Amino acid sequence: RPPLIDTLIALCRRSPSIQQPPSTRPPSSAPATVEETEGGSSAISVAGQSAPVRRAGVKVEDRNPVPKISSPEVGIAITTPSDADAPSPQTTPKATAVTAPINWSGSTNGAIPSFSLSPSIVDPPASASALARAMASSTIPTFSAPPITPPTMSMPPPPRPPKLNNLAPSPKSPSSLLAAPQTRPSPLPNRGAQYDRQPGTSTLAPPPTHSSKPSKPSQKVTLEPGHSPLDWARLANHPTADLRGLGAGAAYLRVTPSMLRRQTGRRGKDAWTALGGRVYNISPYLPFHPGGEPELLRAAGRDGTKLFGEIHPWVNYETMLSSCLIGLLVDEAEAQSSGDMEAMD
Ligand code: HEM
Repeated sequence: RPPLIDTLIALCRRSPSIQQPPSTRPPSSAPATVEETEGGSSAISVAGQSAPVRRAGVKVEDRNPVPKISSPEVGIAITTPSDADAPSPQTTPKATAVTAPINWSGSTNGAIPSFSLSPSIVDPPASASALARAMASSTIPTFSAPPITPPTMSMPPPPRPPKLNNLAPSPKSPSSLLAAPQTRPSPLPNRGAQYDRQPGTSTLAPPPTHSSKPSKPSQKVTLEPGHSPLDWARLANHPTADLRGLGAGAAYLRVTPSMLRRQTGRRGKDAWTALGGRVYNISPYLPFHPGGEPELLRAAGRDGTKLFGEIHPWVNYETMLSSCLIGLLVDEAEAQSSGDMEAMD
């Protein structure tokens, strides 16, 4: 039978085969061997001495003088202490058993696991082409970055600022925006030199406007006491006042231009004027006229419609002079015919 079978049989029989021999150091040059002992157990003998392999129990039949220990699973380590470190006179390598647990199933408990690489990875490619083939055939995922492309934007680019070159003066357009103004700059864009402040004037004065500076100076006069517009309104509406100068209950007259020309306000006669086809006696109103009596007498004895409209067309003369109405202004021919008709009646 093979020796290995015998060893297994000895293990099954649990025969006490490993015994500690007396501690006698072998010579330094003696090789350590593993030899079979009596009883079917194995022991390590160094230079004629045998050291039992604890927990091994494997009968090894090897006569090689060199210790043949190739696997850590066997649990045997060989140490070669130097002479200084070793208190013992032993100088030869000593084989000691390692108490590491041995699992005969093929793996060790608590040992560092071993890793094996696949041949495709272990064997390096010999050339660049072989490397490419290996990369192509390898199952290891390869990561390749996509080509970097500039981002494409759907929005249009922002508008560019205006170029200053367009504002630069050119021979064709000498009046450039960048050119200095030719005239003196004004503090306000719509103010000219005529509104510039004169020396000595106040800066707090209001700005000139059309309403505060009329084209003509005022011609109003200071009226005598009791001759205000309100006093005239009270006198004109008095029922017993005779403002026409014709007597109480006199009819309205047809006034011809010749008749009108004789009523000028002089030589004890009242002043008549025609306004809008009607003839008014303006003599009672003379001291109440804000523009003065001489101004009002400019229209006496004639048609004053045009003159009145040139000065104050906003004045309501019809209401103010209603109690001063003489009659209608008529032509000479019309007055003659109407007189003939009245004579016939
Ligand atoms: C047709 C001849 C007349 C002339 C030439 C004349 C002339 C004037 C003048 C120069 C002024 C001063 C204007 C100013 O400085 O603001 C004035 C004011 C006035 N006149 Fe006459 N006037 C005439 C007839 C009348 C009549 C017939 C009335 C009314 C019955 C009248 C009523 C007034 C009044 C109320 C004012 C004051 C106006 C105001 O305060 O704005 N005027 N007039």
